[in-house]
Amino acid sequence: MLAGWLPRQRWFGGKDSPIDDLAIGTATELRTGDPGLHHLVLDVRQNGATEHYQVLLGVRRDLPERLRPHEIGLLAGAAGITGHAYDAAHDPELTRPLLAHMAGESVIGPLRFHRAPGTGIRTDLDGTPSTAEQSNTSLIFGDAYMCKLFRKLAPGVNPDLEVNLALTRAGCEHVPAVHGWIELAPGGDGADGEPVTLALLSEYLRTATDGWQLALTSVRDWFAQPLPPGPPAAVTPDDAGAAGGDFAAEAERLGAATAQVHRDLARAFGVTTVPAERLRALADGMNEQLDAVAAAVPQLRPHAAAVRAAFGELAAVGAELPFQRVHGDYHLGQVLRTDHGWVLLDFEGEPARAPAERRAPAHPLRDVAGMLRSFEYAARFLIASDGGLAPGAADALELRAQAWAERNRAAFCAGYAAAGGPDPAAHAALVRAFEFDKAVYEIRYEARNRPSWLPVPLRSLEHLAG
Ligand SMILES: Nc1ncnc2c1ncn2[C@@H]1O[C@H](COP(=O)(O)OP(=O)(O)O)[C@@H](O)[C@H]1O
Ligand SMILES: O=P(O)(O)O[C@H]1O[C@H](CO)[C@@H](O[C@H]2O[C@H](CO)[C@@H](O)[C@H](O)[C@H]2O)[C@H](O)[C@H]1O
Repeated sequence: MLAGWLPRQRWFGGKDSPIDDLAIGTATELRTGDPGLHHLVLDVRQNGATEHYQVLLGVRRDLPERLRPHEIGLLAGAAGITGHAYDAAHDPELTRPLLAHMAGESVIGPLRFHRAPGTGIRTDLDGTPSTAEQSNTSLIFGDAYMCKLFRKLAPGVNPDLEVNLALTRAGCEHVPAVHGWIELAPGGDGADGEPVTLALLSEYLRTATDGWQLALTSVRDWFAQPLPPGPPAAVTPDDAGAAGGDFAAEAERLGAATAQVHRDLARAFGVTTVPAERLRALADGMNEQLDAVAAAVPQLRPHAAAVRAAFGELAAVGAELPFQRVHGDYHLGQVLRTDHGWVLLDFEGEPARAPAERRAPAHPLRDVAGMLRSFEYAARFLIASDGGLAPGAADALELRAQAWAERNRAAFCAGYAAAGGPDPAAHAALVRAFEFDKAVYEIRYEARNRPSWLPVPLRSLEHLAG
């Protein structure tokens, strides 16, 4: 039952391989009666490896219409449970106990609920799932909280919790305040020694708009300028700025906020100077990912030589560099514009990477490169997603996309350097290699998760690889 349902979930990370085995690792009853609530950790075996996923299982004798789309199946007495099983993240009535348990710092079986020091948690709110495009499931509780349920579990403290707590303590104004969290006691998932973070409760920034939506609005305005008749005419980044809805001032402020968060991360977690040889090892790792992705996604192969050349330049940099804790999966969907400025979210790193790799110190320009990629994505998303373009329009719009991306990339880098970050212009080989590495990652990510988006990173790679 669960094995059929799991691959259809947006957050399931193993869609490209069959499930060989699925077992319930832990089952904890959080609410008795009808509806009942059970917390499950699923052990999912694929390609010889086991991953753990978290599910909140609701059970009702009669399933109301509104919950039908979230039905998992019918339980006839399995593990003593009878009724319709469904994803309880979509049932507001079953989300309220999560707040009550965090407020009361409950311990239930292997589950431990925590309240952040010095905060209170309201218990009178129901949660509804956010509709954001995301790898986990976030519940929004009124105007007050957002509770992110980590779906694929990794051993140890989740980096998002670890970093947000450290930055909240450091007084950083560019992250949402942490209110609470839920964890699985050591050994609860079979791993020794460390608790596993299951959920993070943060301040809900209700007036915020995410950077991706703001950037797309700007691109839309720019694309709405009438196209001159005849062959596509050259446009400049300044032309993109003259259209309504220019994003460059925001991009610059975002660059500055990024540099400030990097500074706070360096203070909270320290800085390591890495020798030049480490860059060769880094380039080797990038080449390995390139080989693996090119083997799986043929459309990447024509660009492989240019990408490999960029990695070669990284290996040849020949200088020691300061590495530190970074965001790790930085893009426009991870930043919110509030009334007070930019806030950064989701310090979990790239979902496909191993936990140790996600927390490993890196050069801060890796995040800068991530955001530069995102400007490339925003610039081309409308072209790739709009099947109704007039013949020839895509070519003209590609020129506009380039101008928009160039303008906002430059503004972001200027803001970053002016606020004290390492100047991207002075580290071009580093930025280019990080950018290509991210593009390769994205090509795999899109091929696995959103095949219709694959043209977005491919088109931009084509442009960047020249
Ligand atoms: N504290 C918050 N307040 C308001 N919106 C938020 C908050 N945290 C996240 N979001 C929204 O939810 C989306 C997904 O959050 P994110 O942490 O990136 O989840 P995931 O790791 O599952 O991708 C963000 O793009 C943002 O729009
Ligand atoms: O936000 P997540 O941690 O889930 O990150 C994953 O999903 C992202 C998409 O939701 C993906 O980002 C890519 O698409 C974005 C547009 O949707 C774009 O702005 C980013 O630049 C691009 O990388 C991210 O790579 C992936 O790890």
